[in-house]
Amino acid sequence: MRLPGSKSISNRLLLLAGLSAGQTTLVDLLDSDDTQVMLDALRTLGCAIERDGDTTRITGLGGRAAVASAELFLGNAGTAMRPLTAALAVLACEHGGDYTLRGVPRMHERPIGDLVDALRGLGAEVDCLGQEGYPPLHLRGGRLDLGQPVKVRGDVSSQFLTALLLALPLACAERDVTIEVVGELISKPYIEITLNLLARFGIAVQREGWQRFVIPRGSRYQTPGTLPVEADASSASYFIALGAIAGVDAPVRIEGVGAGSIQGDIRFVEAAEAMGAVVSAEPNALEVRRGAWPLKAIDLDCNHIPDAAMTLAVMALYADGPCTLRNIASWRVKETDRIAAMACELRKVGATVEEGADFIRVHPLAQFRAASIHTYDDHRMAMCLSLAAFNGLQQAEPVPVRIEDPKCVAKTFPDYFEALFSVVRSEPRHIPVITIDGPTASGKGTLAAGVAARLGWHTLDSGSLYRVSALAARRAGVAPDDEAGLARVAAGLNLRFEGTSVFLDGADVTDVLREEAVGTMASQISVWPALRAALYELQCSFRRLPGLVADGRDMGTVIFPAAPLKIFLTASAAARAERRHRQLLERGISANLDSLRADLEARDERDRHRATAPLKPAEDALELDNSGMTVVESVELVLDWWLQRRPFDLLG
Ligand SMILES: Nc1ncnc2c1ncn2[C@@H]1O[C@H](COP(=O)(O)OP(=O)(O)O)[C@@H](O)[C@H]1O
Ligand SMILES: Nc1ccn([C@@H]2O[C@H](COP(=O)(O)OP(=O)(O)O)[C@@H](O)[C@H]2O)c(=O)n1
Repeated sequence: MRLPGSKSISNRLLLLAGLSAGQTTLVDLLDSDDTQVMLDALRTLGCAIERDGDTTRITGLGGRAAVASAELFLGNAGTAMRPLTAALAVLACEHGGDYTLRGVPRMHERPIGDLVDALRGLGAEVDCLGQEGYPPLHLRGGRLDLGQPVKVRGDVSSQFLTALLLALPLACAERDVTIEVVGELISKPYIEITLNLLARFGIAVQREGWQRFVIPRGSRYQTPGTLPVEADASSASYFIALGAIAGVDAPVRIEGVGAGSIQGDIRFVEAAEAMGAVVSAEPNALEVRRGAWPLKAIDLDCNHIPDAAMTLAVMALYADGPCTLRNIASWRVKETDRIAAMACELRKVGATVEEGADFIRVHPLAQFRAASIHTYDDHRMAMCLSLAAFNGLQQAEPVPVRIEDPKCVAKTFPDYFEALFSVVRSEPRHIPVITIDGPTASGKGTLAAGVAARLGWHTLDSGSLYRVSALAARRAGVAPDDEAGLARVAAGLNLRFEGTSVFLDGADVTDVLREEAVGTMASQISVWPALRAALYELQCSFRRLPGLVADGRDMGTVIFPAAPLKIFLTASAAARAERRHRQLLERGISANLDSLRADLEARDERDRHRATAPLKPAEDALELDNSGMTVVESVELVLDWWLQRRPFDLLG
């Protein structure tokens, strides 16, 4: 696996680059919702930003904002809200300015009062526009008094200290600036990341224990030029967990993060090892395999790995005793109340969970229940709970786990599920298939594409395989009645699929395949059993995780006879002829409605009455006549049917 760049590092580097003079080039920056929010904010403040593949170039502000007033929308990105609040408060004091910072409703419930207090203590004028102590915030300048140490609480979020450490180098031209932490500092590894990255931008902070930090007088942000962004160690935790639970010989290899990481969450490796994982670490890569099964129960203080520790809570389902994760009060003020959310969702799969103000205890599970997992708009809930789907390692008949809003992973790891499915296998019978069979132009392809898009599944347009066989046979001079010759052509097809495009021998034949002549020849050659047999394996190979929507004539009767949902799609001949007519005209192909209808009826007749795999509804198919329905209505209806077939308690 190659993992996306670290969110914590990406957003800190963006702000540092934005505050420095000159151009900084960041390589492998994370591309996600939270970094997008930071990039948008920097642009609004006057930074020039260019993106080119893996490379992002930022021309910084050189220590002062180019605009004196701005409204910034920061989504649900704590790594943007906190440091920008501090940096803009300081800039507004130093050079004048007026800035408003807002986020999504959940952001307005995430506390920022300790930072606001620290900034007010410095002399900055900060108004909370909603509830006191929470965003949205209005920064109105003020006069900085840096004669005294700046005091900030460290026991709710370390991001407040990070914010001050990133902001105050903007105000230390004349004197040393000292920051004092009040209370026990949590999440120290994130402060180490901050100090490490500050050093690369020329700011050598002097640290006295974890209580006092001194930014030396005369410090100034200087761009280091080009910097690579480490892969995200928290994102790695899901694949480290996979390596630990996978019952296979080969290790999971994770590239982009390793023993040389500056991220605190790399210490998740130790926790995974304590549960039995066998990890070999290179400076910039990890290899993980299963060492103990069931996993070994742990009782761990997780203060040093708050985000990655969520992964342990799900690994605990596969342990040999209850696992207790302690000192995790910060979970309660993250994207959601993660202790409550984790407890609730783990209970849905059947686990016994105890929770307290700052701990969670998860008991191992012998018999999982199928469950539909709510994600709370929290990327880590979606990624963590996906690990509950490996219950087939635990029980003879695995049960499915449904993630309700998988796209929420976009916050830090937009391709998480694609990455997951690229390394996991499932028995074909456990991979769901929806089949859609029916006569020509009934809307099978359109319905299949719509349903697949909503479910995030693959599609199989089986008709295109008969069409491409017809085309290849025509090009090779093989006659439509030469059964053996046709079967040879079909078995030797050199095909590639890219999205909705089909390539034959390297050339894009998508448009040629849709010609009516090719469709008619497809219908003629598809009567031959040897040809149909030659295409069988190829069709089965489309059954890949997370699921398949297959359309054709015999998907439910012959190719996927055990599919859990089968649709037989029809529409009147008049409606179908009209649709095909419109479809061809839209593609710029002229056509005659009457001859289209005659052609379509002849084709239906042949498809219905051939001896092998004739067009007919499977016994257990649901019939859908969409003559009077829109595409959207048909898609919704099929999704509805699909949910009803699933074993999930959707209200639970
Ligand atoms: N429910 C529907 N209502 C109206 N038009 C539809 C509907 N479903 C499909 N169509 C249109 O009919 C045409 C043929 O659909 P297509 O999916 O290519 O059919 P098939 O795959 O069954 O041959 C397309 O232009 C499509 O947009
Ligand atoms: N599973 C399938 C799919 C298509 N076919 C044949 O291939 C021809 C073209 O299929 P298609 O799905 O592309 O045709 P349209 O419905 O798009 O016109 C059909 O007329 C069938 O004869 C088949 O026999 N079995």
